[in-house]
Amino acid sequence: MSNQKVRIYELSRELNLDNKDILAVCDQLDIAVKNHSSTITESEAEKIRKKAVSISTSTPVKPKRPAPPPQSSPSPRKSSSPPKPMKKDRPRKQQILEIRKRSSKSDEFVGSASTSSASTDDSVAKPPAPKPVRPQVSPPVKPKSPGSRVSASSPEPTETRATPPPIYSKPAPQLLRKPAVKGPGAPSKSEDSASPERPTQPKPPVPTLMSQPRRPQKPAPVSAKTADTESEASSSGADGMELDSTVAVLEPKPIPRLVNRHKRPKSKVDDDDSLEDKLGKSSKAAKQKRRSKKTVDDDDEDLLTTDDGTQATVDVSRSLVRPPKPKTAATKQSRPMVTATRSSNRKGRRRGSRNRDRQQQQQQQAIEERPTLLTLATDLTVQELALELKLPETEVIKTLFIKGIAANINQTLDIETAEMVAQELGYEVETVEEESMARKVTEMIDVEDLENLQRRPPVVTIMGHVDHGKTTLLDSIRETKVAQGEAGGITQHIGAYHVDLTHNDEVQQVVFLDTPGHEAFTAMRARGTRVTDIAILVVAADDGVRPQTVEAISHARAAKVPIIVAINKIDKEGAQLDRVRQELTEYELVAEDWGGETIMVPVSALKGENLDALLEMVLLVAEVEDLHANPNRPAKGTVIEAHLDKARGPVASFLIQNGTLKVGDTLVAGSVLGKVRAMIDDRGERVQQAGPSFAVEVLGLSDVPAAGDEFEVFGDDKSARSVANDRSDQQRQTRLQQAMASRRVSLNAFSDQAREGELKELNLILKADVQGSVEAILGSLGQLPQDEVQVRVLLSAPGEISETDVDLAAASSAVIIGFNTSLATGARQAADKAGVDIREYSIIYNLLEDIEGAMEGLLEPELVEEPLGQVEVRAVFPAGRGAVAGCYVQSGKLVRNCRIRVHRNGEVVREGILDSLKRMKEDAREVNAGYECGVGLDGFKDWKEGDAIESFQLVTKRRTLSPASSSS
Ligand SMILES: Nc1nc2c(ncn2[C@@H]2O[C@H](COP(=O)(O)OP(=O)(O)OP(=O)(O)O)[C@@H](O)[C@H]2O)c(=O)[nH]1
Repeated sequence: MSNQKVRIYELSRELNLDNKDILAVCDQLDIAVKNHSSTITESEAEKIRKKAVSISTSTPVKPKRPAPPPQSSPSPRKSSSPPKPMKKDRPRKQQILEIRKRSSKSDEFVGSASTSSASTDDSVAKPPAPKPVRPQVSPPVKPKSPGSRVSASSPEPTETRATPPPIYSKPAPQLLRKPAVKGPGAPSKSEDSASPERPTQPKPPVPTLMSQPRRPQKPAPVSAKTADTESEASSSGADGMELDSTVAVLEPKPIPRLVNRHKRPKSKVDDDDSLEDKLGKSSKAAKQKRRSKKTVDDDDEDLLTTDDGTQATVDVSRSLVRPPKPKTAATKQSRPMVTATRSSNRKGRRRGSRNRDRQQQQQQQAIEERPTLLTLATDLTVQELALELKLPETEVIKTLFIKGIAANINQTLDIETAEMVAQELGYEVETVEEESMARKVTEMIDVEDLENLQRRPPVVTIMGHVDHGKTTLLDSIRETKVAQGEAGGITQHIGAYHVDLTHNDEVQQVVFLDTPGHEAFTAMRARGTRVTDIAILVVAADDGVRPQTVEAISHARAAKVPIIVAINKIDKEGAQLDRVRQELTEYELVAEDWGGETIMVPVSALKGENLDALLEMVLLVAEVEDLHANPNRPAKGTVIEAHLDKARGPVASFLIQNGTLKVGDTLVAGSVLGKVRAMIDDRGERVQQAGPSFAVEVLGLSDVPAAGDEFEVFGDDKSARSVANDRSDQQRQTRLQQAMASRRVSLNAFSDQAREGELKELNLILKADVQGSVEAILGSLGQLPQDEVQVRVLLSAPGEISETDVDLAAASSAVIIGFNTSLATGARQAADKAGVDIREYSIIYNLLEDIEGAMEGLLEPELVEEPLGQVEVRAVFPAGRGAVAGCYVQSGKLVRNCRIRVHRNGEVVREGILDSLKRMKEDAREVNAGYECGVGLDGFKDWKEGDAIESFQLVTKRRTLSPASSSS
């Protein structure tokens, strides 16, 4: 017996087991066999029988197997598992899983797994001639298989490799590839291990087959769903019943199909893929996912590429194994790098990592090279600003967005906005404009003027803290009473005044610019400095150096203008000259008599004391400054002030800094074209011409220019018009952009935040009589606390309130503020129609007060308790499941639905809403002091005699912006 040889297939038939099962047992028992045709000794067979019996009793599989058909081989289903599918401790059910896998891998096997497996079984049942197995999976033979699942599920099972039927589109590459690969002797790992017959197969070289798997590659990923459907169909069909039930007992999921297909261990990824396939993800999505999951699949790749060496297989299989991945920005960004990785594999990854390193280095370098000071000369786009700041554009866009401006990289930012962004990002900013303004006086003179230069009067600015006596000083000098006529007691416009002085028996002229001293007029004062030759700093002797004194010193210094200090109000009792001198030394202004170089003149503007000495000093300094201009040329200068006069139209005060302005001259001021119709000097007298350093009011302009604009006379109308048009277009563009940006912000970005309570805003459109007022108001608005409510000025300009302003206000829920200006025809009707609020003011304080009020109105009201009364519980009555407190209202009242707090022994035992209030058993709306009542509180029955009830109600209270007053 021991010498008797037994073939494996005989043994498997005897035991009613698969060949592979027997082979696996052999493996476990370390019996050397090659395939089912191998022979073993009887003793070895006996061992196998024993082992097989023990396995078969441990698994429900066997009973589930149908009786083999007459011609069926006991082992029709070949395991697709590797040669060692069953480890010693592996349960039998694992084996069955593999059978199931095999079934799904090759549809022939699915079909042949049970009833119609004749050909398959036959092929395996003839041990000496295993070759018939080969045609079974080979496409040309496949259709001939009568019970083939392929035939059953596909209307065109004989489809060639080049055009697989749709239902097969997914698994087709594998089905078609396998025979092709097997044939030429390039078997896949799976096939290799799955077919014990393989070593007996011839290996004819079929080079063309190498490319064949590529044919079905295209449709493969697309038809993931189809493949699944088909597989599902196969398992749900009659043929699949047995397998399904087997699987149901042993392993609930059909996932093994995928595992088997690729010979990969089951993983989470597979689960996802299976799901993905079911969802019918497109091949594009699958490809995308492939890119990002390359590393995970390295093993797969090895496995699959050794299969037939084609990428097609990889693609097909990967389309199955990609987990769904959300399309995030990060994914998009990393796409190029991932693509590179995909194409060049690990090298590419290394390159990608080098690129990242380089990028990091560049970023680091950029940070190191990042400037701390930014010089702005002109408007620039977001992109250009980012470049200047050496920051990503997104940083700039983000900063703008936070500030309420939605901008793209091509959006042009004006200097102010760019400055704001840069400062916000921690840069120091200097605008070239400031520099050039300070040098403007000299720039006014051209080279051609040099031969015709003549001495010109000095232009003097009086600066200083509010109420230190600037206007009074100028008033005294001019011997007029300007201060008395000012609206609200504040100087609101820059005025220019000529003063004739007799000095050394010679009449000399000095031009004074009357700049306001209120804090709100900082910007205007700065402009005054730009055109000035000498600054008189007024410091009240009884008040000393104050914030705006310091500011004025800074402005004068920035413009490199000599400072003469007028220590004013020396007539007052509290005047302390030395204290002022002392304080000024802190700002490097040391009086001459203290050994310094600063001229300081004690004066009394009110009493006119020592003014001559002051003026003498002005002339002295002017002499030193050596001020010259060429009066024999067309005029050039600066617009000091401009406004729209109802009767006279646009009126502008020009300071002529070079040349002579004459009536009839054609000029351009900013972007405004004009022909001088009339000129009026500061005394109200018409003049025909005005020379250097003179200030005149000019009529004949087509529009109101902006204060600070330069003006220039042109020889011919044509060139003047051309320059004006160009500038006008430029300005209109900028203004439009600003307006559009504002609208966008209001309508989109900020509204969301406002709605969410993160930020509230008060949109304003500001129109004022003159540019100076506009700037003053803007400056004051900027001072308002805006932590909770933000003031956004969508548009600010001098001029009338127009219908366009109303449109903008309506579109952006803005309030229109008019300051000393009027409404254009139709504006009022438009505002009424659109429900736009137009508010008009002539005094800045009133305006600010109203704005502040409006902002407070926008603040979330706070809920505060308003006490109602005090009640005592005198008795407790049970009522239903609860209790009613018999009370006496000691003070105030009880109101139904008011809030009550029950106090007992100094503690609050309950707080809630009074939901039942009765008086003499009748429902009462309220019960006043001195009356008894019954009180019920929902869910509270623990009343005690002697309880004190405090009644109150919550009321909303308007909050104010001031932190002190906001807490009630
Ligand atoms: N006693 C005394 N009072 C003065 C003198 N100069 C000005 N005042 C008073 O100081 C107050 C303020 O004077 P203004 O000339 O309006 O001061 P200002 O600096 O022009 O003020 P703003 O235009 O608001 O910036 C007025 O009541 C003046 O009468 C002075 O020399 N002596």
